[in-house]
Amino acid sequence: MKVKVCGTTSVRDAVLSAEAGADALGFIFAPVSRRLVTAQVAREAGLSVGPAVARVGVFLNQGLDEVLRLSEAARVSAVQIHGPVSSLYLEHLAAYYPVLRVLRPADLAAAQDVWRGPGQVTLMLDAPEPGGGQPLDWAGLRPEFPVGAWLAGGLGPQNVAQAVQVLRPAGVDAVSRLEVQPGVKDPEAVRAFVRAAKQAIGQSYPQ
Ligand SMILES: O=C(O)c1ccccc1N[C@@H]1O[C@H](COP(=O)(O)O)[C@@H](O)[C@H]1O
Repeated sequence: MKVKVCGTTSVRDAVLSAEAGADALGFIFAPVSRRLVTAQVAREAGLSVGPAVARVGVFLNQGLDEVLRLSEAARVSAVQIHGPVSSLYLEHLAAYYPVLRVLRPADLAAAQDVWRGPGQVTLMLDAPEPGGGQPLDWAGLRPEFPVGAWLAGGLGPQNVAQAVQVLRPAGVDAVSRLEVQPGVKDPEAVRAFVRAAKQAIGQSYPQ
């Protein structure tokens, strides 16, 4: 299971998350976000942690040209796509980058746009308001939670272990419960989140 710390807006926070043991850092390029980061800062922050840590560009309701342009400029290693997009959009993007495709649970059954062709598209389930800190109903989601999917939505140091035990996601992602203010990490919360998530792996997955 992978652990992603999202909403990185500085070199300081990138290094902090990497040293805490995060497998991936998220850089939010959605203009509506309070954690918006420039491609230049994201690139510097990504370079500061080295190639073992994935750098994920996060996008919401943005066109393909913009996603590719910002991803190239920031030198991310994967992209995370929120909002309605077509299967053609995903197909195109997956030719360039591994894609985390984010859906709300309500959209899961009807999701026709989760790409199943060549290229890597991984599902992530998140609450309706991205970055809103609201946990999903993990027990209710359990029967339909897809194998290999990631989980986001209101995860933090206090609850990530329980979420992992209930759903056994392939990855977890968090932002708002790891901050002192939007875009600024709380070092203790980041360390505790990564530690709790990694400890939960040992208790929740068959060896
Ligand atoms: O956090 C944001 O501002 C944001 C904006 C646009 C798209 C995604 C965003 N964040 C994503 O939200 C989830 C979980 O957030 P939280 O832990 O519930 O606060 C995560 O996938 C972030 O990448």
